[in-house]
Amino acid sequence: MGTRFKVSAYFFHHFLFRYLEEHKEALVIERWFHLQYVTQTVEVESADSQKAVAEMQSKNAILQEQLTVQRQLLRELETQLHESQRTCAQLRTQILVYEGEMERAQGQLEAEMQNLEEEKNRVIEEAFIRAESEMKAVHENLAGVRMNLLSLQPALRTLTCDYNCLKRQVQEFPFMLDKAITEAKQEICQVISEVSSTNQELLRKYKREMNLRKKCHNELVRLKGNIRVFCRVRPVSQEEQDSADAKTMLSFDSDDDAILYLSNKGKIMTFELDKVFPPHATQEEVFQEVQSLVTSCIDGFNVCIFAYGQTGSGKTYTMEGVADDPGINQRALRLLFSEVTDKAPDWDYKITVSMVEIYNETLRNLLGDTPTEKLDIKMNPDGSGQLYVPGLTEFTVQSPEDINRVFELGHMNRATACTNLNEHSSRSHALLIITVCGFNTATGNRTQGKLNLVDLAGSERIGKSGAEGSRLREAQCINKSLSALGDVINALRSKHAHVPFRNSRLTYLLQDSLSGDSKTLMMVQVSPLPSNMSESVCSLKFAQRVRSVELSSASSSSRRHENSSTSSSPTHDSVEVTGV
Ligand SMILES: Nc1ncnc2c1ncn2[C@@H]1O[C@H](COP(=O)(O)OP(=O)(O)OP(=O)(O)O)[C@@H](O)[C@H]1O
Repeated sequence: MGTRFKVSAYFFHHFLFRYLEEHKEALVIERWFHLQYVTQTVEVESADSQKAVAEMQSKNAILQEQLTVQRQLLRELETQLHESQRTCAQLRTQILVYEGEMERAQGQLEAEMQNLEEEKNRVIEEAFIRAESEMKAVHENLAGVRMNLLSLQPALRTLTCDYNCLKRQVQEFPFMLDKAITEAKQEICQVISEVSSTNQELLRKYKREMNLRKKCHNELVRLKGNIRVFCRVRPVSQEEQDSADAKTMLSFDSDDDAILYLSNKGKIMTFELDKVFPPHATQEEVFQEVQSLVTSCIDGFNVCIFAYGQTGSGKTYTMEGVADDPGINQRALRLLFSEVTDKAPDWDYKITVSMVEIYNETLRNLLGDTPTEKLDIKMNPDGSGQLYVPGLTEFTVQSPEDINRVFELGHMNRATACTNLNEHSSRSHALLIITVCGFNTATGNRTQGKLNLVDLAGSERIGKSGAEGSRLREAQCINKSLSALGDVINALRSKHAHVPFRNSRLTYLLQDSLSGDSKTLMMVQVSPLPSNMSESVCSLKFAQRVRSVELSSASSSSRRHENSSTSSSPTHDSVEVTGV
């Protein structure tokens, strides 16, 4: 814009200068001739002429003035002209510079355009190649799709065919269904009649198998012996560990879990039992070994499990256990529940529980309303020849919650009957009597088994330590009942005609669980401490004596099933009972 203005100004000055150049000579000459003429005229004329001359002169002066002004103007115009010419030259130079720049810019532009052209060609080429390969892929896909289409066509034809076929079948279905139902009904009737005859056959086989199982079991028991003796060594307690007496004198055979070694006065004594539980044996491990005995009472056997040993050797722990790790009593009841549940609905079972305590040869009913009341063992007046305990409370239990309630009541009653429960429980026998009565709904067979779980009083020889008064009487009663137990077992082992069951309340009450095909387990508890070593030796000797006993093999099991009784009392068995 500025350049264009400058160029216009340049052209204006240029043309003005040329005009003045061309016309200034004429103007000056004309003025000069005009003045010459006026001067000559003034010399000829008079007053008027003089006046005219004066006017002329003033006009001449004015013209002179104008001429001066014109000259001044001319000079200015010349100055401007020079200025314009200089400006013009500058502008020309500038134009040349601009032209140079324009040429350079044009060169750059052309190079840029060249680059762009090349880039464009390259991009077009690449796009073309890509498009070609994509096109190729699309063609290939298309070929694949065509192929698929070709292969699908027969499948489609088959499907259409199937569909039509199914459609026909659906139409025919109601008729076919009717026909099938009729046929199925006929088949079911036939199968039912076959099943019913098979059932008859199975029932016959089942009865035969049951008898065979009983026979096998009896034979097994005969071979193994009816009395089994286990030994459990309790662990050294925390307090004992800190004392000097902590060193244990007992050791175990790593190859034979029925052997216990006892180091006494420099001598190693070896005891062989049916099973020895080391101190680390758990309640569960102990129970696993006794559970087959427990379940056999479901089959109508009488079972007796004793915990025997000196005070503090772990009898109560093994039988009752602790709240979060129960012992045999609770585990046995729970197992019986699950077993009888498994046998339903063929078998209908009723499990009843009694708890008694024998203290100083007195029988107490631990589940009764008056626990201090003494119970007696009598001959049943019904003439069946069975013993019974008049007034003994029996609770029917149906769930683990019932068991807990029964145990709580038993504990409470035991505690109310004495001043020091711990001491009292050491000096009395606690019996949990579980009776399992079964009725087979298919065969009409009945069974009755009894499980007696006995936590015996402490077996230590208090009499020798010079006890007096009530302590002496307690010790005498305990000794009497424990030696009566030994005598009974001895008489049974020796197959004596007379077995002295009635020499103590304990043996009298457990008569039916100690004789005939009944099963007995003696769990001999042993303390690991050297200070208890002589008591441990006594207990283990007693255990070995008991182990060698064989009960009479009178085959009364079948008789027990047939002559089952619902009485809670002990029953006479094949072994003859004579008076005390
Ligand atoms: N196997 C064991 N594991 C852990 N602790 C045990 C075990 N056996 C016994 N104990 C503990 O040893 C102590 C004595 O056990 P327990 O009361 O069962 O002996 P006891 O023979 O029943 O005594 P008492 O004749 O006085 O009733 C208890 O504190 C008991 O918890």
